[in-house]
Amino acid sequence: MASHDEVEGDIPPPTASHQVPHIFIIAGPSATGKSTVARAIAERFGVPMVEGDDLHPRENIEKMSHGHPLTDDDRWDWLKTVASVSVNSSKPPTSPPDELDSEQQSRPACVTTCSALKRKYRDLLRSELPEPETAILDFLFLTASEEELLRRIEGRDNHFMKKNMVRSQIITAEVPRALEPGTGEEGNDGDERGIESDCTVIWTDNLSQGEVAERAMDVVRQLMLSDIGNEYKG
Ligand SMILES: Nc1ncnc2c1ncn2[C@@H]1O[C@H](COP(=O)(O)OP(=O)(O)OP(=O)(O)O)[C@@H](O)[C@H]1O
Ligand SMILES: O=C(O)[C@H](O)[C@@H](O)[C@H](O)[C@H](O)CO
Repeated sequence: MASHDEVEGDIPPPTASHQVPHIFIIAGPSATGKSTVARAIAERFGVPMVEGDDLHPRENIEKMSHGHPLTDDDRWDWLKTVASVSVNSSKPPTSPPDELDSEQQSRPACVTTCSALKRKYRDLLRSELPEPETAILDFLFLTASEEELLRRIEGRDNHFMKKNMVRSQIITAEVPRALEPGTGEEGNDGDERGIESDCTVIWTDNLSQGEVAERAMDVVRQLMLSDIGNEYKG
């Protein structure tokens, strides 16, 4: 993982010859498997991984450790940091999919874990990383039932997020209404508002870690190949 001291700071201005990075945000409530999936993608394609939890200010981690959900204000500057660190960490994949052409292979990319639970948080990331001049941005939003998240949290040690936070994570999460990858069809009946076509939703309850990772890698491969990601129509 890149050192954050090296990569925090302003997002570089676009230049004519510069390929904007492709940023893959692995989103969703706590314990849905974001880090597990992001690690698999980073290893498979040889792209940098940014762990959003490492960018939270200490007060946010302390708050969550004590069972207090974050507010919008707590998350706002953190989301901006997630955006800039992701862009500044991006590097061309060292193991790109074979099907990519040479220009696609040299496009910098980065896989970032970031809960991005509410639509307005995803909108903030979109406005921090406007397409097409600053980045190509795609979200893979992982989700699971409350019962399954409680089971997963119980099964892991040494994490600041405890069982008492699952309810608030589920209540806060606005699962995007998204397109089914590759079909252009609406794939789930999440959010009441418009489709977020730069989002792919994966329900993970009945999938093993390996199955979720395979599915996510397949989506990333298709998006790298499509070059422009899925267009966000607002
Ligand atoms: N599909 C799955 N089925 C069963 N267990 C899973 C699955 N995906 C992840 N897990 C397990 O659930 C726990 C949470 O996974 P992980 O840490 O990747 O989630 P996360 O979304 O990054 O969590 P957090 O945001 O709280 O850090 C881990 O113990 C992991 O091994
Ligand atoms: O927005 C939030 O409430 C937070 O980012 C959380 O989602 C956790 O940091 C993360 O999931 C670790 O458990």
